[in-house]
Amino acid sequence: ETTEARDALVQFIEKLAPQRGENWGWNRSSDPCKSGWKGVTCYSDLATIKKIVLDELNLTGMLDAASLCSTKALMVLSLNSNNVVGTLPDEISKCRHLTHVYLHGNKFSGSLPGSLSRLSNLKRVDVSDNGFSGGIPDMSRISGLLTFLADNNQLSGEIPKFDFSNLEEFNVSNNNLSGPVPDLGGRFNGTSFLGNPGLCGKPLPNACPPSPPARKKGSSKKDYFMYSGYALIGIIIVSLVAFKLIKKGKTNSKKNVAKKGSQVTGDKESSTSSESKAVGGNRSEFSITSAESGRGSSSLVVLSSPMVNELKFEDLLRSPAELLGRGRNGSLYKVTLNEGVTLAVKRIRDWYISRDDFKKRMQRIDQVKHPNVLPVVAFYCSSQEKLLVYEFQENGSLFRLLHESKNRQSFDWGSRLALASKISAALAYMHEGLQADGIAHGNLKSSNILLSNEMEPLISEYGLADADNQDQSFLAQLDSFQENNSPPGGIISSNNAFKTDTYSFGIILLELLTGNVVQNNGFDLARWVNSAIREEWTVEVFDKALVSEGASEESMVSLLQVALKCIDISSAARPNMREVAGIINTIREHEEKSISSDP
Ligand SMILES: Nc1ncnc2c1ncn2[C@@H]1O[C@H](COP(=O)(O)OP(=O)(O)OP(=O)(O)O)[C@@H](O)[C@H]1O
Repeated sequence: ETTEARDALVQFIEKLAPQRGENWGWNRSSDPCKSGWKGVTCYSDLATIKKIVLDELNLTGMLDAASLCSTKALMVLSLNSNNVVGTLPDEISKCRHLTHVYLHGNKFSGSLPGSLSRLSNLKRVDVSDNGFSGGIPDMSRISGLLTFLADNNQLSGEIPKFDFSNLEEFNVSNNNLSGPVPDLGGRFNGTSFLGNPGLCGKPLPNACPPSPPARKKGSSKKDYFMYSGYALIGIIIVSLVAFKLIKKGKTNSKKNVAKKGSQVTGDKESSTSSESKAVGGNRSEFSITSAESGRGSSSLVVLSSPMVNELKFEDLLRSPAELLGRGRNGSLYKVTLNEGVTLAVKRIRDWYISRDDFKKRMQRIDQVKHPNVLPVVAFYCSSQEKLLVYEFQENGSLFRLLHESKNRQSFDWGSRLALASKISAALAYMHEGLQADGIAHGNLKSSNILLSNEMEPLISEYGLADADNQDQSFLAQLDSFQENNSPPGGIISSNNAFKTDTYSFGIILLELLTGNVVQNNGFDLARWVNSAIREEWTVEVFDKALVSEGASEESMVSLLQVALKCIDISSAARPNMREVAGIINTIREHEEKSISSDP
């Protein structure tokens, strides 16, 4: 590279990675190709830069495209999974030879530059998981484009023309796009478009509204009289109904006054419990808003727990509570009872399930007990909200252990494999026990895997996400979407919910293997792992802590293969949890044997 190009590249890295270390190499006195600048690959002449790959390096700066493009022959720019901010500048089009642009998982904002359409050599573009807004540029003239991934942004407007017959990958899901999905020539299914409330038409389930018919000329006077007639009839009907209602209301209110008087004196239990809620000094933060709240003590169903034998609804209300989080399923409170017992109380709102069905569901789940599944201690159900009481686990969750704990190193390969094995066996057991009832976990993730006092894994919140619940996860939506589009005689609904659990379990395996945090239902992690494998960088995906500990690469690769089977985009192709548990157990046994046979 020329001296000017080298200076410009140093400027580029200073803006992109202000906190980079000395060992990155990028300085004016060294050669990018011969001195091994971090992330730089050159052509075989060792004179010009071919690729710049700076993935996962916590880059926090901005992309200075003008400086970058001083290296004229650059083909690959990859900045995946960093924290790059600012825009993707228009000057990117000066890198005329770019074939691959990977900017996935950053904090880019602003619109995608129209100049992208001038990069005629582009093959793969991934700008997913950013904050890009505005429209998608027209890239239909780029004949060799194979990948366009822009999911999880805030892009708006209509989807422009693409040469769909040529594209291998296309995803614009989870944006604010609107209008009809263009003709795909049967190439992509709805998963590429889900999560755009304004999009319509095939392959999405919602058809586009018919375009308004052209107004007929000459009939306006006739229309006017016709509509005025309708309006007049409408007004007369509304007035008649209103008159009747007012008359009825007067009689009813007289009756109600009489009824209320008798209730205040008659229903003593109800008035005491609401009073205790109002004046209790140290009461919990959750407020029981349902009409049935007065009947609290009778509505709290205590299941089996020696810890809270005599637990009453009022005890929960009076005890101090700390809000620990608001998740997809509801809020979670840590409640400390008088006796010093701590409970975790999950409060779920807007779950449209009858009281009887909810009760039956909770009792069924309670019957299928497994030592690695956290049992529900008690539950309460009103028409507006549900409370689930669990024992509080002081050791936190797998999520915390993996991503927030200071001594992550101690969570070694053996422990991770053992955890994977126990969780898969527990899930398989629950699935089999609840298969006939169609009750899957529904919201499996590392924050719902808790750790007991003995550091044993406990699956929490089993069965709290119902397939019919309105607020379904994107993943469940995706699976039920596949189901609705599957051929007749395909997967049945409840089976699909179990396969959604398999997917979520696969993501937990990826978390254990890579040590990476999961976002967006794990789709980004899954995609990153898949692309690393495609590019034959498999070893790169493993958690550095595992690699430096000397964990067996063979075992890690075997577990990775299980994970990949679990996260197959087609729910039908995923194994069931019994099969998964069997394979993981074999990997574990194999590992244990090879350790014991080591000299
Ligand atoms: N029984 C429990 N004991 C200790 N910590 C718990 C318990 N249940 C949940 N937690 C932790 O409390 C925090 C908040 O829980 P919450 O269920 O609201 O979060 P979430 O799992 O992200 O949400 P959701 O399950 O609704 O999607 C999480 O970190 C979770 O691991």
